[in-house]
Amino acid sequence: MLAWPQVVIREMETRKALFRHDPDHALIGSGGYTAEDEAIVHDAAIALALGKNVLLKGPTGSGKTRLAETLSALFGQPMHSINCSVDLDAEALLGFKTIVHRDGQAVIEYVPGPVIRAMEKGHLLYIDEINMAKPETLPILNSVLDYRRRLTNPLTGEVVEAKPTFGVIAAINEGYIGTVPLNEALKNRFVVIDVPYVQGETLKSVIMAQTTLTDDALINRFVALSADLLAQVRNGQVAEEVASVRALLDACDLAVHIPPLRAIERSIIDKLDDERERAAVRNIAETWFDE
Ligand SMILES: Nc1ncnc2c1ncn2[C@@H]1O[C@H](COP(=O)(O)OP(=O)(O)OP(=O)(O)O)[C@@H](O)[C@H]1O
Repeated sequence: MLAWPQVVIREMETRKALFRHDPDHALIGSGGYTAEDEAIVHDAAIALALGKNVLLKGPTGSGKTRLAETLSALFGQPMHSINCSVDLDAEALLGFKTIVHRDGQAVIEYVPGPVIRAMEKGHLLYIDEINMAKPETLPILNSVLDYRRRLTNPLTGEVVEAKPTFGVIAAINEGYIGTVPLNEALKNRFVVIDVPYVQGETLKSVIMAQTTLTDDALINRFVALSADLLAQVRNGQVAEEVASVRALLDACDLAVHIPPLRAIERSIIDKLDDERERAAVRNIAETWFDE
């Protein structure tokens, strides 16, 4: 177990005390990320404690969201999330104005969005799939992410300064085979943490913790299957989501109730369009399972 530097211990204690009675207490993550390399959690926590933005880079279903939840849990700090792959506009980031009725009067009220709430309260902000953000959204994020930690809210005209504990964790689906690269100016504002698919004993412990599968021999075969699939991904033979831990966990859960090969068909193979890839995965699965 890597020891936490003093600065991290201090930040963890301070933030835990600060947010203990926060109304957004429910937004504190539940943890649960299991690392193959302890330095992943360690270095990400140090970067956050030092006030740096953290970029989690890894393929789909590699545990990036879980890791962000774990960092939120470690600091006892509420986390607001936004996903850039959905139709994200300025309103989804900054909030909106609405009409409310108070004392018989219609008044316009501003409802702050996740970016503003996280900045004003000194919470964490999780920006998922930041590489999918629309070009017009990026300038809003740029000013939040650089040393100024402030933005002029176009909805209220106010300058919003982030509290010192405000922290940003972003994630990009950059996997073993190229996906949409992140704009260089944006990437430059982050400390990058690679989050690969876990394998071997680590994967086994994730399966045991998160699925209902308990048959040890079967779990070992799923772990072996995952290693073979990852080798195929790295060779460029199949799409990278084939080795996704998320899909494997689904297959393990199904395999408690239906034959493993059918579970693999439903969780992994049926998501693929290319017949050659489907056949490749099926062949590998058949070397580990016979029904
Ligand atoms: N190392 C890990 N430790 C704990 N859980 C993991 C790990 N890797 C994957 N998982 C599990 O796999 C599933 C997918 O993880 P998660 O949603 O965090 O992935 P992600 O990288 O954020 O995916 P995406 O890029 O598609 O959003 C979750 O159920 C998560 O608990």
